[in-house]
Amino acid sequence: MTRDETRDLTIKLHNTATRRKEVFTPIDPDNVRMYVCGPTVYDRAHLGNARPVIVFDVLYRLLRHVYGPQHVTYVRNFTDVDDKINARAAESGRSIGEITAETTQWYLDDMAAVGALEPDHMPRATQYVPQMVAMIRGLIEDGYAYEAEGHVLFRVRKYTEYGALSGRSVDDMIAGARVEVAPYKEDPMDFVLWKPSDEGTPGWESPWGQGRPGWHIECSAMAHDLLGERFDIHGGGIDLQFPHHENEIAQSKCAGHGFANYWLHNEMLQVEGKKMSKSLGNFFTVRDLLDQGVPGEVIRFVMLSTHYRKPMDWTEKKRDEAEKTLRKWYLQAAEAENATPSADLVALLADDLNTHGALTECHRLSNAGDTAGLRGALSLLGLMGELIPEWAAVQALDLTDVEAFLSDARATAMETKDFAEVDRIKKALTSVGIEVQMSKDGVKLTPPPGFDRSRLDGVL
Ligand SMILES: Nc1ncnc2c1ncn2[C@@H]1O[C@H](COP(=O)(O)OP(=O)(O)OP(=O)(O)O)[C@@H](O)[C@H]1O
Ligand SMILES: [Zn+2]
Repeated sequence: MTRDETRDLTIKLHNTATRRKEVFTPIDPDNVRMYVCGPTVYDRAHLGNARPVIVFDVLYRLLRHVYGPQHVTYVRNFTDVDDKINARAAESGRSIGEITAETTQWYLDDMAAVGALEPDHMPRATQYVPQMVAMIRGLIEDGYAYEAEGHVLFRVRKYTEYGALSGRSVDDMIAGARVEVAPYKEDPMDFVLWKPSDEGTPGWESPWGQGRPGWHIECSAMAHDLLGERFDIHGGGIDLQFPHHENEIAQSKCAGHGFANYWLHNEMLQVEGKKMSKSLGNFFTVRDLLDQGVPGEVIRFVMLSTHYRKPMDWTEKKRDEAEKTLRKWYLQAAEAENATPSADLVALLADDLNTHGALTECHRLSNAGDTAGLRGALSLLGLMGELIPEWAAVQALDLTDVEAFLSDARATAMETKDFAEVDRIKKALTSVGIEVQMSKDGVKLTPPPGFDRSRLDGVL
């Protein structure tokens, strides 16, 4: 397909603001613009934090494929001023600058490992304080914000559309939210645009004294500076829909900006039915998995296997299957002379990012022996960074015979009540570094990375 034919492809996206799947029409096909809320940098990214990165990376790749790489602008920020960062600095005795610089680099490394392209712009909030101050000043002048005791607050009741993104009324939202009641607020719902800083906290000169911005105004100011008054797509996790995105919309619209046309939200990565989050403490980091030898592409594959608007969890089973499938596909796709993503695959992604369907299409291409199609598909999905990564080249070690051997010994022992042989085998296996798990479902052996099977010779 030529570029112009590709541009005619219809992309449909589910717009949170209208609660419908809509045809995506960019404001300017020569410059398609997307903003995604980035991390607050004070800690390693957990697996949940990787989900929006991967989801919006797929969208970014699709937009680049359709409109041309030089016709898409993707902005994802770093929030490098925040009370959580201040707290981390205070408890660790390290400087704020050191913590944010280190965490930012960790984030970039970990997200590169899961195959995410770097956005075109990655603004840091602290570099945009003058733009935030200018925006806040305008809001005060027009009566949308007011100063009180060194704080500047946004008058939520003044923006009649507040709550439209979530489809809820202001009163319903107040009832369900943890709104901070403060004596200087005209209304408990009003949120902070600017707050005072003391000696120990980072601060900037402003018409309201030495202070720092609130979180919400950061995104409004950075999006405006880098993408203009109106842009195409705004993304983030569904946990940000309220209050963060409602507040971004209120500020930007009242500043006279058109702001985003399409709002996309990814659902949560869960652990036992609850959102994986730093505050709940139920998390593991992307780095933990990489250090355990889980390839970044396997993490990416598992994420893509569930549609972005559905909650999902991470399981060992999904991980094993992803690894096996990818290994097979890589070896097959490496045979291809060239890479041509099939029109079917592009159409699946264009249908509100049907990544699950795209992986099914990869299975079909693999079964049909269409290596060029498979290679094209994998590369469009961001899954074939290298031709054959080292982990995929190493054949998986097959220990099923040893598992059966131990399983039989256990069955015998259950009858004779003599577990000596079972214990002997277990001991022999653990002595060469193999992890042995025995449950009612069977026996599972996990060898250490790079295990050489000949080490089992003579020990069993
Ligand atoms: N479990 C999750 N699944 C999917 N996306 C998530 C998850 N947790 C956070 N995100 C997304 O990651 C990005 C960064 O979020 P943030 O830094 O607030 O992390 P967090 O773990 O939610 O922190 P906290 O628990 O302290 O609120 C946001 O886009 C957010 O929507
Ligand atoms: Zn934001």
